[in-house]
Amino acid sequence: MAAHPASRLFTVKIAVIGGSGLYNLEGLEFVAEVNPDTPWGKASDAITIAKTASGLHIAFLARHGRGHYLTPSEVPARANIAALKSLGVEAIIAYSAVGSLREELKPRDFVLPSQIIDRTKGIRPSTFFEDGLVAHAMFADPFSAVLEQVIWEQRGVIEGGDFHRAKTLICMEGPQFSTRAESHMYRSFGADLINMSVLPEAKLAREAEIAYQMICMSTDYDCWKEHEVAVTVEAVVANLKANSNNAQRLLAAILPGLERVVESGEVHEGLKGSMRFACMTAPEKRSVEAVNKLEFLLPGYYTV
Ligand SMILES: CSC[C@H]1O[C@H](OP(=O)(O)O)[C@H](O)[C@@H]1O
Ligand SMILES: Nc1ncnc2[nH]cnc12
Repeated sequence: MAAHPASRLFTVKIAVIGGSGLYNLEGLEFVAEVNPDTPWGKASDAITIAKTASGLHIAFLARHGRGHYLTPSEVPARANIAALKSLGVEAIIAYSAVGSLREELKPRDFVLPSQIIDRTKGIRPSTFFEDGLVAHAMFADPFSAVLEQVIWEQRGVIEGGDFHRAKTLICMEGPQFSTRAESHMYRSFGADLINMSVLPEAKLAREAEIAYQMICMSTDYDCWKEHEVAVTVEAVVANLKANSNNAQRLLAAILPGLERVVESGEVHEGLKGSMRFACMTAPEKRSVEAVNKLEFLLPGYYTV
């Protein structure tokens, strides 16, 4: 079983996962870099630990690695979540560049999704529970309402774009963008936004009992608009550059609120202990290897 080497050095309760165009945290004091081994391998990149002016430690992980060398399908999401958990992380703020499927969600707007539709293709490992240990996490509300409210209260800091909440995000496999027919179909499903990253990240955070909220930064209108050019990486990158200043400003604004809900324990509501009771496997039928692996994530939950 892999140990928790980093957690002995630091306890970091808040983590930020940076997506496309967001590979570092700015304006915070660098403390250390850690790269823990987990039973699911190594994270996308080394995790930076930084300190705020008030002394709060924050972990930062670049989802695709710094330099963007992992496709959405290759992101080692289980190792990412397990590595953050091993540092003591209880709340994750995950940034993502997304396409907009609605006229009113303009490029450069920020959006807090409340729901997810899964259009990944089953090629991404999406659970910690397998090989002789079965558990079913609740996922009806995939994001943390507590984190969402903390972020929403700071919506005024965004410049040059609007802020929206309670939207549905569809997650596609990629790496190619959608066809026009698919884009129309996703709109007909009721989806408002599209990316390639929220799954399995959000599911794994739930299994790890970590509160999770994604902040979507709209970069394009995908390809559903007739007579308009379809999304290109060039267009996405141009808007990402504009979004990244807002992303850093928003993070600075939400840190005190994040600290408050983490320190008060509010962020754990409905999460802490939930996976203990989600397990279906009879104690005598649990695979020892699977139980040992899960000790890294949820110590003491499944040992007999
Ligand atoms: C660069 S366009 C497609 C790419 O951007 C998003 O990445 P992330 O969510 O990590 O910001 C999207 O999910 C795709 O992976
Ligand atoms: N149109 C789009 N489709 C999927 N992921 C995206 N990320 C940014 N724009 C996107």
